[in-house]
Amino acid sequence: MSIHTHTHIYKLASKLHVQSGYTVIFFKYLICKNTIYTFIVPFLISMLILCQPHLLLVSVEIFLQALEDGLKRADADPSVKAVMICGENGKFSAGADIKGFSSPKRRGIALGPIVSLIERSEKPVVAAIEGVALGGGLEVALGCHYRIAHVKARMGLPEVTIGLLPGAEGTQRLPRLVGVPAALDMITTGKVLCLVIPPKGVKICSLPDVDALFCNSIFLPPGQPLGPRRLSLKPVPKLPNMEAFLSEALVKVKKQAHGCLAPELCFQAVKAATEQPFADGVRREQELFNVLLTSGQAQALQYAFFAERAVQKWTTPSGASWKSASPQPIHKAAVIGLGTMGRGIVTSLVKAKIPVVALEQDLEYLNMGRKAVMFLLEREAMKMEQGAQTLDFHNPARLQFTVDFDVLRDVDLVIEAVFENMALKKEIFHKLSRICKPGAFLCTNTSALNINEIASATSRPQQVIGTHFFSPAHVMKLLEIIYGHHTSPTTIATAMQLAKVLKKVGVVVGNCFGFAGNRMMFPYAQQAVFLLEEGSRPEAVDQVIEDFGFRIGPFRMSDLAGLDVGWRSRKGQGLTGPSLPPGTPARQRHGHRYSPLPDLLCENGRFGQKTGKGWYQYEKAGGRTAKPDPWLHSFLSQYRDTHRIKTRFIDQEEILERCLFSLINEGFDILAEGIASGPEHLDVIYINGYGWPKHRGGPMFYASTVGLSRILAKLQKYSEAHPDVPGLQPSAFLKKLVAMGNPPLKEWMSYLSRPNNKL
Ligand SMILES: CC/C=C\C/C=C/C(=O)SCCNC(=O)CCNC(=O)[C@H](O)C(C)(C)COP(=O)(O)OP(=O)(O)OC[C@H]1O[C@@H](n2cnc3c(N)ncnc32)[C@H](O)[C@@H]1OP(=O)(O)O
Repeated sequence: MSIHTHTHIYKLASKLHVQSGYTVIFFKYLICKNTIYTFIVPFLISMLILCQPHLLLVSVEIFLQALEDGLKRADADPSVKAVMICGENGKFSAGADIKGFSSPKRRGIALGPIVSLIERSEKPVVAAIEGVALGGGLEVALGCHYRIAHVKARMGLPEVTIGLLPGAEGTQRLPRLVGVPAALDMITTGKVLCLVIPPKGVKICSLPDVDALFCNSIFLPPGQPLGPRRLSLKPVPKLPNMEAFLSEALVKVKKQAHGCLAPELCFQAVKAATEQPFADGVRREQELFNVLLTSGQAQALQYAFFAERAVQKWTTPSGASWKSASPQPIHKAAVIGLGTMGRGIVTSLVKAKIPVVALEQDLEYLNMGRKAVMFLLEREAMKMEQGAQTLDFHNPARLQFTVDFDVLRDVDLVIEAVFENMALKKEIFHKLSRICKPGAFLCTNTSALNINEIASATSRPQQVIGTHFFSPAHVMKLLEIIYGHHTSPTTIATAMQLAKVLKKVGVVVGNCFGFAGNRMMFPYAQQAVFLLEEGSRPEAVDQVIEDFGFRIGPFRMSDLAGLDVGWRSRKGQGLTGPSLPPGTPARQRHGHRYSPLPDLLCENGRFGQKTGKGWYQYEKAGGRTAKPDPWLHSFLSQYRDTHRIKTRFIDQEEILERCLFSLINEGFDILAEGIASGPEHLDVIYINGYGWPKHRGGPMFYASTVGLSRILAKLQKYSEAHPDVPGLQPSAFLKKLVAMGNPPLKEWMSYLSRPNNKL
């Protein structure tokens, strides 16, 4: 990241000044890279500029001062006829430095008055937008009298995604420009829009042509008054049914927010634009901005933004890292097994334009899988068409279905996605290692099984890696990437690159039962069932967890995923079923507390949604509307009587703490064992794979906000009450951190004595 000097800015500015009589102020803000988005911005105006995309620069204070000075100078200089604001090196602006919002020093800086100053300029000011114009960057453009944009420019007000609102008058100007429905949509969701197809009549020209366009007065007709170009002076376009529209919109915003404050406050700010004059609306915007800025939610969301980027920089305890390992290209991939996971994985690969071979064991399964994949792809193609994109999947060079392993000879990577059965997986990997070309990577989609054991069935364990997708695999963003003893750094780098290409968040973790995500999930799910044994109900537990912000509570989730999945795994582990030694106490395994409740439900044919009955009842098999089930309530009473469990009332606090603190507790053990390289990894896993509310920053961040001493004290209390539950016994690492005085999350890993325990 470099910062150009003022001299450089003015050297470039004066060069253009000499040539054409116009001043250019270079807009300095942030470095960023390219990504593609797919929507049309309604406020793009009559002309597009084509030029090479590059990077741009950071400097908030310098930028604001330079902008103010430059504007004043341009206004005072009679030889200057107009001002153009553009980004340096091909990017307009990614907005303010997000790190600055948590620094008290930065809080005094106000972009709003500068945007007003731009708008008040007596000389026409043009925003020339290339690359991205996001957040404060777009607000600057809204203050300009004209906006011109590169055909691939991406624009948005993503402040809501970091827990804020566009606080530089953006919530007041955007509705005046694009109308309330479009402005509300952009501001409350933070979606980034992109002009994919130039509208009819749009002229595409090169950057030097802009000068010519100015000179030819196409763009700035001489003597044209600027008043009508000043958005703050325009009324907000009226809707015939504004009140009804706004109340419906609020219901939608609240429903999608799951307890996150920012979308609703964004809504309130836009609503103020419809009810109050511009200046009053700006004051309201400021009030709401300050509420958000000081809310813990903004800090959590900003932490999550950087955590997602931090996990890209993976390391392993043996010293392998993203810095030294290069990914291999994947020109063609294969997926083995077209069950629920395999279908989603094939769909993901096709969407990422990676040619795929989809393999099943026999023609019957292949045809079923093909039909399901085609159905998913048709749906995805329809969604993409709305964004003017296409999805080519009818071409056999892009997607081929087969039962013949020999077809896998030339693929670069295989993802095996068959049942969670070690013997079956080993058999497949043995076969793959014989058939696939020597350089091919062999990935297993498993949620818990031992990667080393699977790799041992091959002659190339260095190319074997776990790729744990989350269901539905073409939707969920998380890809947990598990390295084994022998997995090479190149294999890890290739799996991480695959995640990126699939537009997923890859998180590298070590090998243990359940890896990081599911291992933390086990004590959480276990506590949920224990709470039922002790007196609670599925709907009460789910409600507490959903009120916390999870999309779905543990019992609704279990019904959705299918209770039979866990049942099969527990039978495999000898915890239930025919291999359970006779005389094993019903509620104890290996000396620890065990609940047979989920097994009993399965024995009663209650597998969840698929059978129409599980922890809840559904309207029919395959139904989705969960209703509390009186049968289950009386079954629970009988169960408690049979096992002489005294029913007691369990309050919301206990439900929340036992479920979440046991999950967090496991997280500390995972960190201590080096399975994950930092708390950020666990947080990114939980936000992207398990529906943890992002505005709470992930479980480990949440623990840091609750306070480690409180978590420890509560775990101690609960483990005293339930000494036979290991998941409640406080982790040694948690105890150590409390003893060290509760250091900030960033420092946690430095309290472990492994050599490379830093991110
Ligand atoms: C003083 C003004 C007061 C108030 C009004 C203004 C408010 C705002 O502007 S709030 C900020 C609004 N902007 C955003 O939310 C944009 C966030 N960034 C992105 O969406 C993306 O980074 C991108 C689309 C701009 C680029 O994506 P991509 O090409 O995939 O690159 P990365 O995401 O990996 O980012 C590269 C690198 O840049 C860092 N970064 C990006 N944006 C910001 C930012 N706004 N503040 C600080 N840092 C940013 C990002 O963390 C990466 O850093 P590392 O390489 O170190 O990981």
